Amino acid sequence: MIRSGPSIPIPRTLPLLPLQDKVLLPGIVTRLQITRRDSVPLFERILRTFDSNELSKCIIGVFPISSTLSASKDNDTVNSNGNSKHKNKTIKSKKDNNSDQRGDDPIIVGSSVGQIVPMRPGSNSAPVLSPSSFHTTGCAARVVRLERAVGGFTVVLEGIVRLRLNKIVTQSPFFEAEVTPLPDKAVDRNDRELQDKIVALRSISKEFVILLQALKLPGPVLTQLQKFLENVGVIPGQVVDLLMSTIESTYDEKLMILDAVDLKERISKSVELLTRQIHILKISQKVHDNVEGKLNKKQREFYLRQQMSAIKEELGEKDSGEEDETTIIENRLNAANLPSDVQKAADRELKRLRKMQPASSEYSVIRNYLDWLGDLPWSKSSEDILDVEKARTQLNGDHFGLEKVKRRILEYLAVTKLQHMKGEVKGPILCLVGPPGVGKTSLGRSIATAMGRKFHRISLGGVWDESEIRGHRRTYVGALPGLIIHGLKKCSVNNPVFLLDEIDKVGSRGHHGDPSAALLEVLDPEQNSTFTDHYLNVPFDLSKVLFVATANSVDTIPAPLLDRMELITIPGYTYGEKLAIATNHLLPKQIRVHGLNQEDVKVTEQALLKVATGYTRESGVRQLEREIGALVRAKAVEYADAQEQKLKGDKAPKTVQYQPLVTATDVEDILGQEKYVNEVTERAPTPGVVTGIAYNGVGGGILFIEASQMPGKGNLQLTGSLGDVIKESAHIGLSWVKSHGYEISLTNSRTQNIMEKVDVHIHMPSGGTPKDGPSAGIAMVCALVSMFSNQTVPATTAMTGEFTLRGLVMPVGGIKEKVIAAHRAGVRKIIMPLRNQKDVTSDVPTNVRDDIEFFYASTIWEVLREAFEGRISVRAGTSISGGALDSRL
Ligand SMILES: Nc1ncnc2c1ncn2[C@@H]1O[C@H](COP(=O)(O)OP(=O)(O)OP(=O)(O)O)[C@@H](O)[C@H]1O
Repeated sequence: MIRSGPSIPIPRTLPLLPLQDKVLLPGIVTRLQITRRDSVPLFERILRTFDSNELSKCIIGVFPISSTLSASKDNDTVNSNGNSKHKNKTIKSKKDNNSDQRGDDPIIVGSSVGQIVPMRPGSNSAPVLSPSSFHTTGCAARVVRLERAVGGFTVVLEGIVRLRLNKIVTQSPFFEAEVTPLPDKAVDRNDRELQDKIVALRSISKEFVILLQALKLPGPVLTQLQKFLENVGVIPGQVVDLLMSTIESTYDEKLMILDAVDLKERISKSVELLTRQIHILKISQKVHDNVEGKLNKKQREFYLRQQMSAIKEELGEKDSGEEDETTIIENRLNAANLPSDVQKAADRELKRLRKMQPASSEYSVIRNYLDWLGDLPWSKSSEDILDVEKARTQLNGDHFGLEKVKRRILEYLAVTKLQHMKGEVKGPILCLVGPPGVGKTSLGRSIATAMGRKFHRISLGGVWDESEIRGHRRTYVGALPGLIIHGLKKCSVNNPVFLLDEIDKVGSRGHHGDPSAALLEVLDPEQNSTFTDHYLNVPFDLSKVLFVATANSVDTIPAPLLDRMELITIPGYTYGEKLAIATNHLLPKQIRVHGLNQEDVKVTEQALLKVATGYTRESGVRQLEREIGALVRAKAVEYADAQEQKLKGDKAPKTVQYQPLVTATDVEDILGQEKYVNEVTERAPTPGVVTGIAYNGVGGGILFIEASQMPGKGNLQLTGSLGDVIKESAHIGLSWVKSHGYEISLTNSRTQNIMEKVDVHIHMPSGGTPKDGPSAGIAMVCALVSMFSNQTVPATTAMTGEFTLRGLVMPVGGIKEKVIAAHRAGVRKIIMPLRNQKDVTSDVPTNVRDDIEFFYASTIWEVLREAFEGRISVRAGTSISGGALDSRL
């Protein structure tokens, strides 16, 4: 607390309170703890004499004891204990038991100046005081508050005026002395020297306060101090006393200020001490700034860089070698020639980036985003080769057959050429559907080559997440664009050929959105000019991209997606086609990849056909390619052996010469025994067994329907991994046979139940393969009739067609694949619904058509007649819908 000293009358004789290591100056309020025996009686007396409200009238003399005594205290301690290592302990005991005053700093009652003070017998380590122990200058103090405390008192004193100690008058129970007050003289305004000193003091004290402000002292304290300092011209003495009590100084320096009764001398000394204090404060401020500066080094660096680039820009001195990151990004964005709305988004993000610290995570998120914007081919296209003749040569060179597909691609090319002339291009979406290994993927690649475009394959099999197509929003950690934008970045042109492989395997309705729904936008020529990836959040024009999708089956492609694509079906290959592909493409390719020359391996046509029929059972040519690969490898080993022998010359043992030709007999030596036999031609006709034709997504094939009866009670048992629809076909078939048993001479009366004493079991071999669909309906009926009548259907006669309870034959799908598969299996006659006739004439290759006899039926009666070749007799008077029949079916 700071108070200006009032002019209070000071008695001539005052009780003394000795202070060690501490000085009380006029105007200063301090709090002390009194525990010393010499001083405690003084405050006992004060407490007895004064009421608490009269306490302020009590004046005492506070006199320091000299610093030498303070030093002697240590000597005393050493002397008394004879061992310096106990020093701390001794001081502590002094504090605990004998310290007379303890203020903010501990104050110890001391002894006279310049002498070794003996320890008082019976007392602790505190030195004994004598009259000469007291410093001659002290300070009169008013007792502001006095309270009893453990072992003594707590007292608050306010310094009033300097005192000179004239004579000690009493020593016990406390010291009393005659004193003379030494008040500050009024300031002589004419005293130039004094005025100069006051000016110096004013300016230095101002500087001091400014530094204190920087140290963030509590606001009220600073204001009080500032107000007080304004009076420096009127009461310079008090200002000096106050400043000196606030700064760091030694005990001797404090005594020096106390002794400086003369104003000029006091001001001079205080200016000196203040200057030193300001210096110290400045150094500590600098240290503080340094530490803080290091903490914010990155921040400062950023701002300095910003300033630097601003200055350079102003001076027009920006050179590319010193470009900062944001400028590089900006240049890339400018070079990318962004559409205007994308440019706006990029500018906005770039502006945000410039305000950010490079170390922040948000900075790298935005930088990555801008990198993506800069890397995408917004307006970069490759030159299209729109030469139809050249493209035709390319397509024919790459693939055998596939005439329809090639024609469609050439049409597309021609249309694109015309659109180019008019300046509007809209890419259609082609979808190649067919079994594995028929060349869908390689066809996509050929399209790209034929058009001179870049090719990128996106595998959609197992894509369950919408964000895989469309990307993640930037709010996600580690967000990235989806497969479409990734592909565009990789191709770095906006008109590549994208092959969306296995579009039928794309998952729908996963936990994270529907990827097929995301594909809808991509594949719609009307919408894809504004395709918006979640990550980019700006539209990208996909209309120049040529999308080619591939699928094994259209059944699992969602209807809206299917609707957007132009389907081109690639059926499985016949053996004839396989032979051509093997001769013209697969064999030359395998010879090439095995490091041989074309003339080094010659495979006869019979050998290739044997490989195709005996070692593969597929719609495509992938397995055939592998088997041809195995043939070529074996020849490569023979060839290498022969080459080695040639090098060794006469020294090598004579072996057979290398023979490039591979014949049908060699095939078995190289590839081992044939894996597949022709099931149909090898199979003898059996009652109850009928050949059906199946088709699933991965190709067609024949399948047998076996029916057998056993004693029982009319139950039907079905086995062979049958689905619900195919099971229903069996039930419908059995019901028809039961209801028409008499007409087809299976029973002797209309009322006889053919199943009365028997159970029937229908089985479809390859029990591991799930089967479903209605197309086995007519085959089921034939199998049952064959079983009950004991008549056979030739194994080379196959059939497909849905059957109704009324005996009608309904059309089925997949005719082309089924016919080709049946042809491959050796089937010679096919019975099928009449309404499927058009599929045969339009889709089935002529060479297959020529090989097979087709029979088209609209009722089951026609089917039975053709299947059993007239060996089923119909009772007279039977009404047969669908046409008149003779008595034998
Ligand atoms: N008509 C053809 N002419 C020449 N080579 C063909 C023909 N059909 C297929 N191939 C060859 O067969 C191999 C397999 O073809 P590809 O990988 O394109 O089959 P895919 O139909 O895409 O099969 P998947 O549906 O399993 O992806 C390739 O080496 C390809 O060149």
